[in-house]
Amino acid sequence: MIRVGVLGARGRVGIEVCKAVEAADDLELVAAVDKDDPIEELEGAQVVVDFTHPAVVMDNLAWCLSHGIHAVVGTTGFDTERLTRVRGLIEANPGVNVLIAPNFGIAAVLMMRFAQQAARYFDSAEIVELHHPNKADAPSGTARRTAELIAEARRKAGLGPMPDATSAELDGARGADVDGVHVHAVRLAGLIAHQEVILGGDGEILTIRHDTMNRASFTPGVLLGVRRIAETPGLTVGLEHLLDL
Ligand SMILES: NC(=O)C1=CN([C@@H]2O[C@H](COP(=O)(O)OP(=O)(O)OC[C@H]3O[C@@H](n4cnc5c(N)ncnc54)[C@H](OP(=O)(O)O)[C@@H]3O)[C@@H](O)[C@H]2O)C=CC1
Ligand SMILES: O=C(O)C1=N[C@H](C(=O)O)C[C@H](O)C1
Repeated sequence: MIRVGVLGARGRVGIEVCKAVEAADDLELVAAVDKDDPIEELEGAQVVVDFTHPAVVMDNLAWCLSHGIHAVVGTTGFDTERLTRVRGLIEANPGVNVLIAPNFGIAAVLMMRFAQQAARYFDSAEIVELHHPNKADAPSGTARRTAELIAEARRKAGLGPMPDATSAELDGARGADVDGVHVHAVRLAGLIAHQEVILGGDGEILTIRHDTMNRASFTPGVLLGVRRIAETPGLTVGLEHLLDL
């Protein structure tokens, strides 16, 4: 049995993670911690799953690693500077591992992979991410990561900047620029989490779309991370590294 603690346990995703851990024969839910609960409740855990908020996740990670607990992190907000700090925390606490995945949905991981594969064949690529209006951050972690993967694939293929003669008359009209890829964020009642990657070339458009239909869809990926983190040294960014893709 792996002893699992959940941070953000009463949140939209945390509730589903707790249910999935409780339903698994090889996992034991030893602590379900939310805001204002003492973090020390996690002390008996071997692995902590974090679905909290970008503003608190770094402190949570520092606490887990300094207590010798592996971390599986779904919370967003990890830019290069934060990832460098996480690597520093791991070096300071050898033997403790961290998985950070911007999206634990298998279809979302595939969507990112397909966008990365397609990017080199098109002049243009833009991302539209669409989420529920209570989402804390924009752009989404998934959109940011997809943009980075597209940008990297374009660089490797020797592609230059995308064609764009527009000068925006209002700030934000062209979305956010992530590594040269424009990302547009929609926040709309009724949505959960969705993304379109639109790739354009000579006389052809390819649209790759992913839709999250419920938050239980994240839990198989989270449980995979929980089961594998002890044998996955250091920092791993992205669930694709644990899948046979
Ligand atoms: N990687 C992935 O696959 C996915 C990632 N996410 C990300 O996960 C994060 C959470 O999303 P979601 O579940 O929708 O958000 P919610 O706001 O529904 O849940 C977050 C929970 O964490 C609680 N919380 C806040 N601070 C702390 C703290 N210091 N310790 C413990 N709990 C705390 C919140 O309490 P309170 O409400 O009182 O502040 C809330 O109950 C976001 O960053 C989101 O982008 C979401 C879906 C999938
Ligand atoms: O906040 C959400 O809801 C989600 N957050 C993650 C992100 O920012 O990419 C994953 C998914 O999009 C749902």
